[in-house]
Amino acid sequence: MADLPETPAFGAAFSDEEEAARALEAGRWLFSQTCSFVMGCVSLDTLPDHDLSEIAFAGRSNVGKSSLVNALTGRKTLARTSNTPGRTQELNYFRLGPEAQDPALMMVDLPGYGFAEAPKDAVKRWTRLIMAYLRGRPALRRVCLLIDSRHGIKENDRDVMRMLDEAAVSYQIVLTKADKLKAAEITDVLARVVAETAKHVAAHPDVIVTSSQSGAGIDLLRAQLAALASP
Ligand SMILES: Nc1nc2c(ncn2[C@@H]2O[C@H](COP(=O)(O)OP(=O)(O)OP(=O)(O)O)[C@@H](O)[C@H]2O)c(=O)[nH]1
Ligand SMILES: [Mg+2]
Repeated sequence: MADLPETPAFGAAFSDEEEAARALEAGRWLFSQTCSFVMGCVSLDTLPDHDLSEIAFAGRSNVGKSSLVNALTGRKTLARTSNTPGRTQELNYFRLGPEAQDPALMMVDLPGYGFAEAPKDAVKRWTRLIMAYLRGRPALRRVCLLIDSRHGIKENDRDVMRMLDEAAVSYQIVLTKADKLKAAEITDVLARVVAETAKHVAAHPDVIVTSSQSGAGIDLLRAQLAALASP
């Protein structure tokens, strides 16, 4: 992945090289701290009470949400991953940061939307839950909306983007599985996704290209998310 194109985030997110270096260091530091599973939630009334910022990882089933949580935290089995779409079936909370000390973040690994190899009723139930959570969670500071770089933005992703625009919930597009594409294909999908994202009011202008497998883009995403940590 050495020839991954530089994502626009690098230029736009930081005003100069010094600021970029500081942000990257802060991201590496925070994501090297303790990260522990807090709880899995199957309904809105069981979401945890806390005073940290929440970052949610949303996207179609199998796009690589749980793998991204593992890559960010440098842990292989923190969040359970699988080849079978529909692996994650609860809102899984992970607390990142030093114990009883700031800065810290709550990361929420969501079930996927779209096709899943699970009973229809279960898929319907968790899809309703994800949408209600995304629309109405005050602690939610940023949604990382994951898009498989081989497929680009699909119609059900657009539905979620429109819903987040209407609810004024800040979200950032993260392209996943970049290791599966050639550099020219990544440049192409990135251009299309950036152009479409620019039309959405609640979308962060920077689109980050990642691979949980090769580690591409992971440090950059760490830097951006660490900036949202509480306090
Ligand atoms: N090549 C490659 N495979 C990946 C990458 N990220 C995830 N995968 C694979 O994609 C599959 C799905 O990954 P998960 O992380 O379980 O995806 P998910 O979005 O959490 O899936 P659900 O919980 O079922 O919605 C697994 O087989 C992963 O190994 C990546 O960056 N590169
Ligand atoms: Mg998952």
